[in-house]
Amino acid sequence: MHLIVDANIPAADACFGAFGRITRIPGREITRAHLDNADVLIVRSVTPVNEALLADTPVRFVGTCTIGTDHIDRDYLTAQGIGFASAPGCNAEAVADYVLAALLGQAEREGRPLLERCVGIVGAGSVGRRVQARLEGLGVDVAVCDPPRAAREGSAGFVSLEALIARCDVLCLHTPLVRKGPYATRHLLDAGRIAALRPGTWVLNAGRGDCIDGDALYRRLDGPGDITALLDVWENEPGIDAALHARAALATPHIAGYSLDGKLRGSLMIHRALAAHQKVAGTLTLDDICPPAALAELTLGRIMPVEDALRLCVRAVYDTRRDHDLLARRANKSGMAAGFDACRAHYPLRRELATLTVRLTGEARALAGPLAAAGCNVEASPAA
Ligand SMILES: NC(=O)c1ccc[n+]([C@@H]2O[C@H](COP(=O)([O-])OP(=O)(O)OC[C@H]3O[C@@H](n4cnc5c(N)ncnc54)[C@H](O)[C@@H]3O)[C@@H](O)[C@H]2O)c1
Ligand SMILES: O=C(O)[C@H](O)[C@H](O)COP(=O)(O)O
Repeated sequence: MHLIVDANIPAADACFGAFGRITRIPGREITRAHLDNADVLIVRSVTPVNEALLADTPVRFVGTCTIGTDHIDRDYLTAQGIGFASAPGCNAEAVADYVLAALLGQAEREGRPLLERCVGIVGAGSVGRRVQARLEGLGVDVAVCDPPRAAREGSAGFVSLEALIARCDVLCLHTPLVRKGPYATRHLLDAGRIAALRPGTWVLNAGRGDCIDGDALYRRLDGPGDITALLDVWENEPGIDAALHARAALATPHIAGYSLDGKLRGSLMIHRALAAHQKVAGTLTLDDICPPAALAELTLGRIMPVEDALRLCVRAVYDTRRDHDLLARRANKSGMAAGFDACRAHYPLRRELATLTVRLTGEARALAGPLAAAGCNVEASPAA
């Protein structure tokens, strides 16, 4: 069996080597010609998989080691009887870490606690639910807009996007890119909704770039300049709009989900799906392919505001400014598109907050409840 595998997929040999011969190609460079004698195609989100790529090839299985599937023409795969699997939820923890790090960092920069702000979550699936739980655990006031869920589960606990915009100080977008239908998300934040944002609002997008009208966002940032943009995803990646990039307070190259743990979970989920497709046992576990974290634990022994304590813990594993600076440097050196992709191809090691054990001693034990609810792996020492 011959497998074409995106070069940016970690542990490809461990996860797919047992199935056959692997050829690794950068995802944006995979073409129809590479698939002439391929049986399996394993991608991430940057390879459009459709009739143009697959017609008259022997490919019988496509896997994407990502949550998002907007790059896949699933109707075409179904019509051709080509097996398909994605990796729902694989990097949701990493994105939740990114959001916490970004919001805690911005609150510190502005000198007003996150706890005093109302955060609106648009799209409360694997990612949005985690963000909601962590922020509520910290004590933040949260509002949620998810019309597909409201239609299924009843409207209690959900608000409209207009109500959320009117009420919230922070908007976090965690929607998939859906191009048509009653819940389409392309330019969900359009010019009208961007104009309606209250001065001082932060807009964070870690879903898909096309969910925001980038030109309209740029006009608001460049004109009144009274809102703040925290952007991980962009229209036209990797050649993103340099002017919007320059106006964003946080500008990262689509890496919110790029923890080692999240990427390996994605590879592993597709390993298991391919094994099921081949009717063999997929026996690998995350422990087989994921090394222990270098920073295994830290100890807090003094009481402090819970937001400060959480910022300490989150920063011990990840600081979003590192990735903001990395993109700025690489874009400056190699141009935006090449710099954007270079950051992603050579992404520095990052582990998830849950890999860190936070030991609480003495008076700091009072922080156990909120820190655990906000996503920390807490161990409180017994009272002396
Ligand atoms: N930046 C990154 O690195 C990164 C990482 C992971 C996922 N993502 C993106 O984030 C998206 C969400 O991930 P997920 O795992 O939570 O997906 P999910 O499918 O579990 O959840 C998506 C949620 O969005 C809701 N939704 C759909 N249409 C909506 C609309 N019009 N308005 C409001 N809500 C709507 C759905 O009902 C669902 O609850 C993915 O599809 C992917 O595109 C980005
Ligand atoms: O959909 C996803 O899972 C994320 O957007 C993921 O981080 C995409 O990773 P990429 O394909 O950009 O490597």
